[in-house]
Amino acid sequence: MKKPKSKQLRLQSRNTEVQQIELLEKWIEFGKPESGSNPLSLPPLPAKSPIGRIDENTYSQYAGCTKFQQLPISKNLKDGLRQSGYKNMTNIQRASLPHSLCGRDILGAAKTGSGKTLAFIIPVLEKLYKARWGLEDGVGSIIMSPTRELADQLFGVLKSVGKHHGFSAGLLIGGHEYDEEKDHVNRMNILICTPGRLLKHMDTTPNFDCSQLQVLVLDEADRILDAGFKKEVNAIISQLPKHKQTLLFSATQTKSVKDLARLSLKDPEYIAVDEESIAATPNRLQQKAILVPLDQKLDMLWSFIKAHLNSRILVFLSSCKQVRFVYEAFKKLRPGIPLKCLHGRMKQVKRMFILQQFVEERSVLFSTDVSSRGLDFNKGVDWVVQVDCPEDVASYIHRVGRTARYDSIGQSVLFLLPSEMKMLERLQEKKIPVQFDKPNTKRLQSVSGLLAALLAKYTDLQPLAQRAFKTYLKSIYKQKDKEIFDVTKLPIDEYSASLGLPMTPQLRYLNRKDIDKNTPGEPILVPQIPAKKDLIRPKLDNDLLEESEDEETLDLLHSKEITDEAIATDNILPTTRVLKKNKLKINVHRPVGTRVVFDEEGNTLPPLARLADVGTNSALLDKSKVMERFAELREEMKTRDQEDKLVDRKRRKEKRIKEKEKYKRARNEEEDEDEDDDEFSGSDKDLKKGSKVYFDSDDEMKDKVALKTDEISLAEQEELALKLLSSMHS
Ligand SMILES: Nc1ncnc2c1ncn2[C@@H]1O[C@H](COP(=O)(O)OP(=O)(O)OP(=O)(O)O)[C@@H](O)[C@H]1O
Repeated sequence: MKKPKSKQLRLQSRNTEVQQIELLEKWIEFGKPESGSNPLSLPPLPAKSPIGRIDENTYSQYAGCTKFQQLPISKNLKDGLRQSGYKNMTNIQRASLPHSLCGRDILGAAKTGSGKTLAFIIPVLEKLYKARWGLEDGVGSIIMSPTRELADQLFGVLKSVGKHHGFSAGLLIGGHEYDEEKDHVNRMNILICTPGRLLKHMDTTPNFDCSQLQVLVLDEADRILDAGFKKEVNAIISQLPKHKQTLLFSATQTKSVKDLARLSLKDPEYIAVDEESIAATPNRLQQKAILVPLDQKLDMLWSFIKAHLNSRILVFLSSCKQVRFVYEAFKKLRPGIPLKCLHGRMKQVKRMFILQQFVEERSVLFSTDVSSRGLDFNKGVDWVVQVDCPEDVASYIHRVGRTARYDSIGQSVLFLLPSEMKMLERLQEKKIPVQFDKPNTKRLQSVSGLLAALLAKYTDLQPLAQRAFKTYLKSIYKQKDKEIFDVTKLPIDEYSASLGLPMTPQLRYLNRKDIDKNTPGEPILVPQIPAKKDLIRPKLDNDLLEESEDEETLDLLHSKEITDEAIATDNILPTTRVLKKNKLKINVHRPVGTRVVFDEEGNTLPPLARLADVGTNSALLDKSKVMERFAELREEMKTRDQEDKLVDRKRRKEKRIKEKEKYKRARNEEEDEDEDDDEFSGSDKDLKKGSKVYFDSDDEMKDKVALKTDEISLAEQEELALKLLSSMHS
């Protein structure tokens, strides 16, 4: 245990603290960089040059320094940084710290994983240290983050590098005990929070006061300032003092004058360390985009996972429901690598636990954009796979930025639908070095058939698949950029089938005619039947394997390689059952069945596959035949539906009649019982109605005597009445 300091020692350390602060202030004032200059452009300071005070009025340079030890910062912080393993500064730290340490507002933009966190935590700690901020001074700094996970991570960095400072710090995020926070929040010097939770405290916690705030930080500033947080952020800012230092950091920075006015920034320093370097993504990141038809997305994802079993893969999907479905379904198919999922609907503790686990072992994490910003997986993510296209370039940058962090390497792949190819142009316009590649379909493993089998076997999966289908299409429908996202161009029936769904769920907001009109009617790839020996089969649960011995199911879903020509003409369309162009012959003599055919695993065999011209080994189908077949199926479904409805109505009617009879019978019995009760003289009812209760004089019911009128004879009753009368007269 630490020995308590003597009064002398305490005084001495306070004096040294005061002296240290004085020295720091003079040093900062002496060497502060020109406003608007970029310290990165200065020649680096020699490693062995003196640090701090050189003589009475001269101090060492710090603009242009490369090591934390050369900065005018407290000894406590230098110790914290060294012990946390930080020695040399990254570019954004070198460029921004000389400005922020002398109190200037900062608007900093740097690539993902480039060390922005320390670029704002250091000035926060130093500002409060130099102001000799203490517990009783309350909130001195607020650091806002758009997500809880990121806030939690920032909190970790703050605790690590700030451990020698005596500040109290609190993490205010949803999912934590609000009442507990309420009790402590007034005593916190540094708050790391999400906007919603901070506002809740501002609105409801008694005596919560931020009027003395010294530094405000917005991490992922562009996200915090966008429309999603507008209401909260405006309300928060209106409760903060105007005079404060403001630091804004992001990988994709806004310079919107309106935003800056909202925050009342004073002549901010624009620090964009990567502006002269071409791309906003790290150079160590290898980025690819591939064309994947919508109905092959899951096949492609599955095959990708199977080919990278020793990696840490972060997979982005567009909605919680998709994340849940893909996670649950793939888990049952057992790819041979641990799978995890993360989305905003999960409890906070679970989210943190999953992130922790993902960082520690090779695994696949299926996630929504909740983990796309700021999260530092500590050099651990090997691959970022964007199965669903990001909504814009900024979102792309943040997603891929989860890999290739600091000095590590990483790879990313973006799946693009034929209708989303414009996204590639958008990325190239922003000079993001994405290489467009042909997918390696030779090793493509099909899972659609297996998903259909899973959905039949595990009934709880079917609603998940339906919701995944609906939310994906809805997300496309709601996207603003209609040049990239056009739901009417998507082959929705094929997509539905690829999720293993037996029927395409209805979408109220979509007109089928629009879809049919817009889905291009070009020749499209049709499953080719590979030789049995070429088949690569996903492993299944043991019990599932036993049931799926027949490889024909997979044969039908195996696809042909996408050709260069097809890519060039943008003709790649999904492997599909709906074919548009009336180009090649079909074998008209081949009987067209009307029944749904199942294979031995219980999978429905694609009905249109049976329409193909096997004789000529042709891949194309007759559009009119297809439409005819669909019309037949629709009719069939309608008739069956009507039959089902009739049966159901009849069943319900019978049930109602039965219930009525039962009710009647029960009532009759009850009435009989009531009559019996009335005849029963010793019942409680009698006791209540026809009895008197006597208490002793103490008002306590020591002894209660029930006088039951029908238990005594008429003569006795008359005698009793007479007695009572005479006692009344006497
Ligand atoms: N000076 C440094 N020396 C060594 N490692 C560093 C340094 N600065 C940051 N790092 C490490 O680099 C990684 C990325 O840092 P950080 O999370 O701050 O990046 P970022 O720029 O905020 O990323 P994003 O834009 O994704 O939020 C972290 O693991 C961090 O520990």
